[in-house]
Amino acid sequence: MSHAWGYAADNGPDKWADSFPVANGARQSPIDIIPGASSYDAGLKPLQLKYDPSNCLEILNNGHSFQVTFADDTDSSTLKEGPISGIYRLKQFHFHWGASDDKGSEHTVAGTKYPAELHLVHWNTKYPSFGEAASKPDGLAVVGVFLKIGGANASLQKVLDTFSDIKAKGKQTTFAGFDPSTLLPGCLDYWTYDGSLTTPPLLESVTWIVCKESISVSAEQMAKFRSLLFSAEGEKECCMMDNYRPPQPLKGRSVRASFK
Ligand SMILES: NS(=O)(=O)c1cccc(F)c1F
Ligand SMILES: [Zn+2]
Repeated sequence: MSHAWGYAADNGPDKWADSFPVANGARQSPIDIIPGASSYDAGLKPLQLKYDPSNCLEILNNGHSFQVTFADDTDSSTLKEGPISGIYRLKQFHFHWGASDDKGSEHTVAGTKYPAELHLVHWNTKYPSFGEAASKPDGLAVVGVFLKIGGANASLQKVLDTFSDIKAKGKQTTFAGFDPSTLLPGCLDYWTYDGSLTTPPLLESVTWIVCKESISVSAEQMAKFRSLLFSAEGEKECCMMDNYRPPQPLKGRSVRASFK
């Protein structure tokens, strides 16, 4: 790929292997989760998610999605237990979504696509930094939450209200005091499997933790997601949508369930 990766026909998921050959690796993400083929593991612990809103710093349009970034210099916003060992620190959260409400999630459930998917990205503190952790097979843990069309989501609206400040690629603004636990479903039952980043460099360093229960989003809120731009100021405007990678081959991996 002579130019930066993206989601268009000439630089999208089908082209990523040209520059990132791991795209055809043994533990790529996302996957289609087939509940009947997952195995209940009684050894899986409940997720322990503890977030400090004071760690929330800013929101950025990075040209692929928008992300909310957290201070990760202490263990004040962490993921513990679940399928992982040790302490993982929250680094950022972001979303993937579609051009219409019938697609947009990266993981699918028995082929069902959701209109969007939230990713809360954490890194293993046995390593000195996010960057170091991202290159290790147990370096990252991402909690995935599906968004389903229903009532408006008041917590999500706080994020959407910043969009006028970050419409174009490269724009960022202060976003303080947000508690990401308000974006979690009430029930934290999950599926888990070994996978990768779903965007280049597609590093195979992610323990995926995908929640069974979705959170709500209204159709009007989904339209707001699609008002962001892939393009920078001064460039031809290109609306940010369909920024999802489709499911990848399971290649013999098992998917475990924390619930019966
Ligand atoms: N879509 S994703 O959660 O796999 C992801 C994307 C970019 C950087 C990450 F650290 C990451 F985890
Ligand atoms: Zn993601």
